[in-house]
Amino acid sequence: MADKTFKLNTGQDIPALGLGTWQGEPGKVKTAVAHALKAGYRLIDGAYCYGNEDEVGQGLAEAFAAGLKREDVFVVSKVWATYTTRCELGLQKSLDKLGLDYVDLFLVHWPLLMNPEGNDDRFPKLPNGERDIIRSHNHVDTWKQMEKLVATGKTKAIGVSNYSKRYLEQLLPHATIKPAVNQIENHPALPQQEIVDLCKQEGIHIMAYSPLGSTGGPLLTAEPVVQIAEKHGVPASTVLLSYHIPRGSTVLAKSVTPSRIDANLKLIDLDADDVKVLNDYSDRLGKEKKFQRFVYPPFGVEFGFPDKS
Ligand SMILES: NC(=O)C1=CN([C@@H]2O[C@H](COP(=O)(O)OP(=O)(O)OC[C@H]3O[C@@H](n4cnc5c(N)ncnc54)[C@H](OP(=O)(O)O)[C@@H]3O)[C@@H](O)[C@H]2O)C=CC1
Ligand SMILES: O=C[C@H](O)[C@@H](O)[C@@H](O)[C@H](O)C(=O)O
Repeated sequence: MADKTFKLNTGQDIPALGLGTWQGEPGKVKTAVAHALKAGYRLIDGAYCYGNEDEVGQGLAEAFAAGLKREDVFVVSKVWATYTTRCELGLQKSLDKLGLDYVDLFLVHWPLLMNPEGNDDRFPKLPNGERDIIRSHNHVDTWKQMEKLVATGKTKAIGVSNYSKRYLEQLLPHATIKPAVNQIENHPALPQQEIVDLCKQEGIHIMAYSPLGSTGGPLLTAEPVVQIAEKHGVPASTVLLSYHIPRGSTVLAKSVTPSRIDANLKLIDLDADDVKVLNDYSDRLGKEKKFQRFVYPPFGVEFGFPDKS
């Protein structure tokens, strides 16, 4: 299933599976990206905030030197929160680090602004240690800047990330260009059906992040996941990644371990029983109010996600 793609509302094809690079340790990301591209991955998900886009660029350069064409890879970057009033600068900084002329998709990483003149380029803090957030900023203004980027040719498409239903409903009436993508945390312990359904209705493609539960893959031991994995004789990771394909979403799996990068490429067709087991698991967690976000940056902002609203 390595070459399966979905269609974006821009007409672009987006691969169903991508390599994540968040928390890819220095020195490991270049090798991971180069290995993934050699193994057959065609989507690399990065961000300025990850602090490793230079290594992502080096991995891409190695693959290009080996014959891969730029147009055969779908590269994603995101405008970080200290650049949401300076989106073109944010994009250019990412392009410079990646060593590319354009990305295929540029996302608003989180719908907020952190102080562009604060005490750090990426994580400015107030004297009390809290994040230095400009709360008067309207995320719709960021989107109006993002719309202008398409004409520059520096990104083929624009989209959002970490947009709940509430935020998307604030944005859409003002959007001249509809977001091509909403990248959100998504897995059986956080199905986010409300926002997934709204995006489907609006023609906005979902990219699912932290499919294994993020660092250390805590969902790999969830009982229903293990049960399905045993039935098919595949690793639990395969079940968690494959869950997104019938949902029509792209899934991002991060690994810097070559054997895992290879294993994660092998998605399977889950049958109707498997899908039911996973959906029942989600329903159970929902009823018990146990939906779980594993990615919880300390912004101190209520984003309207279903685990805490
Ligand atoms: N837009 C946003 O705000 C966000 C976007 N993302 C994107 O989504 C990507 C994926 O999400 P992420 O949070 O990184 O977490 P994942 O759910 O992809 O889990 C990554 C963890 O699982 C481990 N792992 C990977 N494959 C396997 C396997 N087959 N068996 C066992 N363990 C495995 C990795 O270890 P190791 O690397 O050591 O092999 C790592 O510890 C990110 O890297 C990023 O690109 C993620 C979070 C937020
Ligand atoms: O993309 C991954 C996550 O959103 C990540 O960018 C944030 O969690 C960031 O590390 C933060 O602390 O705010």
